[in-house]
Amino acid sequence: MIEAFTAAQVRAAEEPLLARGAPLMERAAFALATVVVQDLRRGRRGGSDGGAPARRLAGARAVLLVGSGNNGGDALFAGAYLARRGVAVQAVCTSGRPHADGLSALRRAGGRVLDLTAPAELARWSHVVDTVLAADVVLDGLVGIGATGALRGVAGDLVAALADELAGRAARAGSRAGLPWVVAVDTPSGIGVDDGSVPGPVLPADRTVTFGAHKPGLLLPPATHLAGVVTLVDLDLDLGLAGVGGAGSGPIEPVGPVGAAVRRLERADVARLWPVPGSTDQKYTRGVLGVVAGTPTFPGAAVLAVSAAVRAGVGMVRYRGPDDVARVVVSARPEAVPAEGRVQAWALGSGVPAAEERAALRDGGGVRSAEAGQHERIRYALAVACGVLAEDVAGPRVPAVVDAGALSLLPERCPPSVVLTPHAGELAGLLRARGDEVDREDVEARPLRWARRAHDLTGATVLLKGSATVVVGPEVTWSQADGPAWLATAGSGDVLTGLLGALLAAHGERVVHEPGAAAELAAAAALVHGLAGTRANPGGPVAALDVAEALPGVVAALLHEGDGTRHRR
Ligand SMILES: NC(=O)C1=CN([C@@H]2O[C@H](COP(=O)(O)OP(=O)(O)OC[C@H]3O[C@@H](n4cnc5c(N)ncnc54)[C@H](O)[C@@H]3O)[C@@H](O)[C@H]2O)[C@@H](O)CC1
Ligand SMILES: Nc1ncnc2c1ncn2[C@@H]1O[C@H](COP(=O)(O)OP(=O)(O)O)[C@@H](O)[C@H]1O
Ligand SMILES: [K+]
Repeated sequence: MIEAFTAAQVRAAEEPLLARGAPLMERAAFALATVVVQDLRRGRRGGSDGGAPARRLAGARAVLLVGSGNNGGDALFAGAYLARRGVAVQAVCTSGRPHADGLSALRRAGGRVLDLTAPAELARWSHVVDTVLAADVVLDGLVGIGATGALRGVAGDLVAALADELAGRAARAGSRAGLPWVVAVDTPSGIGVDDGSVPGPVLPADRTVTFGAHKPGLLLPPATHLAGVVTLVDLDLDLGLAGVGGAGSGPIEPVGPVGAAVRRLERADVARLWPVPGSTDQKYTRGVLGVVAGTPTFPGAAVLAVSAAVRAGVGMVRYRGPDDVARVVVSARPEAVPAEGRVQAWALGSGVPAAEERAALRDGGGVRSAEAGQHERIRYALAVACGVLAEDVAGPRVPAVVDAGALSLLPERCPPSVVLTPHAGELAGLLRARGDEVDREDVEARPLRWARRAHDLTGATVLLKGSATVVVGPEVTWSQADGPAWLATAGSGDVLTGLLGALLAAHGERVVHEPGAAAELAAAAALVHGLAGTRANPGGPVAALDVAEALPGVVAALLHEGDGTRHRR
């Protein structure tokens, strides 16, 4: 698992070490330089993580982008190491007062320094851009955890010009192959370190070397897509202290007295969470999932959600819906049982129109009554899942995944065992229905903020879909970015619904009683969904049903890796 800590939390953890005189900057800069040396030796170029022949350091060119703070200090000290190894190092300073000791160290090592704030240099702006883009490696040390808002002043102008030129050249060449390898120092400069926003220009990094701890912005969309491969440098920070200094400062409140602000599951975590049957299990103990999905207009969504649940290894699926949809479902997945009965979780709403859309443009007869029937089933299941119906009437509370049209049928408040799975447009709609002025673009720009808002308003766990998936539950935030962009295809969300439903059914009781459990399982579902997207057709287009079909192989591989870990211990 990767854990990320806010700028304030990291500073709080650094404080006692700095007070004892620990040479944190020296360690950070040395580790940074070591990584850059390895990258240079492997001949890495922009956008490509390998393949080029090994090359010598002597003759390689590095450019440092240096701001006014310690982030620039890191870059300058790292540049001094590189210069001593024979690399031609050029610092481009965007402030008249870069880190003084770093500057002297670089100069002593033979590095050159260009003050971009000097009027003569400003006049040679395009020459500076060319120099930077002719380098083998660019170290972005403009701002780190001290950043506030969009990059300003000369730094902002420089990065805007570089990012434009880089994108233009890459587009013309069809790849970033001939362009420099960009290494962000601590964070790509200009991202929202704590919330993952991208408020202005940012130079996309091929690698980020981050110090002491991951930062939330390296995990959260949209900024996570600008960080490249993230390498963590251990500075022996005691992050158990981190909640203390973090409280109330910065845009993210820490999640309790101590603890990471944002987490990400890795492959190795899945074996721990996946429900593996034992010899005493039978289908009912493995979890029965009730699926209310699909209408005569959209029967495919029901097939996809049910297929995913079956392929994910659920004990049983009970399909609930109109007869003609049930026939389609059973012919596609004979394992599905089209009958009422007890369930340990619900998957609700895929392929069912929202309340306000229902039958608006359709015939007034069969379709309309089929949709009304689905809405009624969803309302009932939600009443059970949200505890609106007393247990002696409805049976014990069970978890639910709430997708698509079911989002419009949500009661006012839900427990966190109810997981909403909107995409950005659906989340905006849900928030507007509760009085917030927000549209899809707002959600895409600040996914964490709006997912958190939806969690606060509804009480439900919120899984916000997109190029990276953000999950917000009570005092926990997860961010997963495991799938290829090929997953952006109709029906792929329905597969996620069935997959997550299967996990919730298997862990039903725990999910109802442990407030953060649904969020962790939702993150696991997003991870497995992403891996299945790759496995369905590595590097090429995928169809949603193929993602469902890939699930057993992905799960088996993850469990096998988990076994390997256990045996090695
Ligand atoms: N605190 C520590 O002990 C350590 C810090 N380290 C480095 O120090 C960095 C933090 O250093 P600082 O606190 O000096 O802060 P930064 O270097 O991140 O940035 C602060 C400076 O940038 C300017 N600035 C802030 N936002 C800006 C914007 N939007 N546009 C343009 N300029 C902006 C500020 O005026 C300030 O001068 C870390 O990210 C890390 O790289 C490392 O050396 C490891 C140890
Ligand atoms: N650019 C992308 N990269 C990776 N995954 C994506 C991307 N865009 C969407 N996805 C994933 O694909 C799925 C799409 O779901 P959704 O929008 O609900 O589609 P549908 O309603 O057609 O099933 C989600 O799991 C989402 O996270
Ligand atoms: K930086």
